[in-house]
Amino acid sequence: MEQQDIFVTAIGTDSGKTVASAIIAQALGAAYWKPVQSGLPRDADCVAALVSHPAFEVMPSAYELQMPASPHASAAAEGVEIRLENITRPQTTKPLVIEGAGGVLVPLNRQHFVIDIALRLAVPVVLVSNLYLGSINHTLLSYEALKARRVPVLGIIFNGEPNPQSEDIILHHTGYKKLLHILPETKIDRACIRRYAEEFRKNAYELIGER
Ligand SMILES: Nc1ncnc2c1ncn2[C@@H]1O[C@H](COP(=O)(O)OP(=O)(O)OP(=O)(O)O)[C@@H](O)[C@H]1O
Ligand SMILES: C[C@H](N)[C@H](N)CCCCCC(=O)O
Ligand SMILES: [Mg+2]
Repeated sequence: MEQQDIFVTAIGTDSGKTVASAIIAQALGAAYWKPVQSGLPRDADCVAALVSHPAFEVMPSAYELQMPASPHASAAAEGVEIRLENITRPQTTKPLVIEGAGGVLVPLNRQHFVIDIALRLAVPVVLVSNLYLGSINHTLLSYEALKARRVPVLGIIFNGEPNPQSEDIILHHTGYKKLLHILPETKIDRACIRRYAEEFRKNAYELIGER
């Protein structure tokens, strides 16, 4: 079967993965799944409030932790051990947008990292890179970690105030396709998500085909 799911990861936490996931889910008519949630409010509730395509649905998290911390630490605090083998794709015929937690190498436990979920499920990733001073280094380190693990990367989404010098050097070193640039928005609502989804569909047409 053709692979249609997309795993959204980032160069860190608060990078814009949830916003990007809503945009991609809207663009693809996809369902949303956050396998490991740590902290409230749940990203799934945020995405549900932003996506407006009629077939949208949220799949239940494999782990839902209250503490807003690294999943390995939230799990320990709540007497839970996150086991990679318990993270299995929910049954749905729709493509899934799967959101990680924090960045690529955020630990789930003492062995596994967030990116191991994408590898286990054999789902290609989109990397969200928010532009701040220091983000070039964080983006290139994420690129190196993805490359070392042979994770297929569909492309990059920049988030924040445009910075042509940063974007240019990141694209030069990674060779990633730029799928979208999310600008700083005063209000992120359904209309805003629909607008970016249209742009994403155009930019990513050859990746997502006739979905
Ligand atoms: N381009 C933007 N304009 C305005 N607000 C934004 C933008 N991108 C992200 N935000 C806001 O910044 C905050 C962090 O973004 P978001 O929740 O998408 O990060 P995240 O990468 O999903 O974080 P986490 O690691 O907790 O899942 C949210 O309140 C979100 O609405
Ligand atoms: C609580 C936060 N919003 C995310 N759910 C988890 C972020 C983990 C980051 C861990 C780290 O890189 O130090
Ligand atoms: Mg999020």
